[in-house]
Amino acid sequence: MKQVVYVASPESQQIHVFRLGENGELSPLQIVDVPGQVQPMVIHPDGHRLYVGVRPEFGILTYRIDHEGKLEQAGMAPLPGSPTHVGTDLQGRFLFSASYSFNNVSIHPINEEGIVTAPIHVLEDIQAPHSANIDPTNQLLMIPALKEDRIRLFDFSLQGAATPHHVEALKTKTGAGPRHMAFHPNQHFAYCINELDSSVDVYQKDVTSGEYHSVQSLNIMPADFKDTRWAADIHITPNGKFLYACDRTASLISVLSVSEDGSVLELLGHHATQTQPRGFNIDHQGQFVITAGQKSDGIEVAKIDQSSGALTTLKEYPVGKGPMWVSILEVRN
Ligand SMILES: O=C1O[C@H](COP(=O)(O)O)[C@@H](O)[C@H](O)[C@H]1O
Repeated sequence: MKQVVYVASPESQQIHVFRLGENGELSPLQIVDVPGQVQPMVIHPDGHRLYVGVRPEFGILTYRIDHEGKLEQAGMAPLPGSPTHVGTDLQGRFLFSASYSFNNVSIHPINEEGIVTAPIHVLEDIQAPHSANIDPTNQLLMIPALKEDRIRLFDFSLQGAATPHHVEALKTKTGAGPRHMAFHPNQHFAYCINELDSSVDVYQKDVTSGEYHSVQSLNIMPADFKDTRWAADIHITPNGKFLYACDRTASLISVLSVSEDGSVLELLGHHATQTQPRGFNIDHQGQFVITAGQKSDGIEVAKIDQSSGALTTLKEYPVGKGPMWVSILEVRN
């Protein structure tokens, strides 16, 4: 499998592009100078476009991805707020941009050329939305609103409209600060990392009603950790066996096992990683975790032990300044 890694570094306005070898070795492919501070990124489901949010002129840049994984800018769409997180629906017809500081989430059509266009809907008055995640049905938009301690729920239509779901939201613990989400490959469970108390909540989808409800909340920090909790990102392996979540104060990745059905998480241990890990990702074969250190100006590739889930650092690589987002492409020509 041919894979390509993209790392966004806002302070130096760059995207570093690497080829990921089967042994976890990264080889430089390209360094893209971005016209703006590049933060969140997402790859189109067809693998042919990369979308990135930029500031201080708020916008979504579309990059064409060539057969090797190299990027070429193809468009720029305006945004109604600073981009904190971007995602697409599962068919790749719409892009969602969540703005933490502007309390909104915008919905943008992706045109026939794969280019993101101006928003057709803006969901306002969501307090500090930290991400916008389409669930596996492609019909429910889940928006962790950090300052509401709720995951707001919206029905998403084929036309790209989002209307409040009849269950308005999923409530977290007070002061938890819901942030990023991951979905089990069996499509029955969603996991949300809470920034302010560094916990992970497990939500089960009822097979009959299709509604999510909370089934577990788990502390991801070491028992003796006393400092300010500051969690950031969460990802699950493609086979659904292990879940990884990071905390920036501790510069740790927590390793969690996922029960066979997806309902129960268990904290297995911690992996010391790059300083202030704000973004990381897992490759498509579930072999490696690649983590960006916002304060190390570098990334590391760590190998996943397939039976224990434990991480072993293979190598570190310098990138641009303040790296905070990692996206990984499976090249399909
Ligand atoms: O991770 C964080 O993100 C929010 C919003 O960040 P931005 O990328 O949209 O500026 C930030 O305010 C918060 O303090 C921080 O923990």
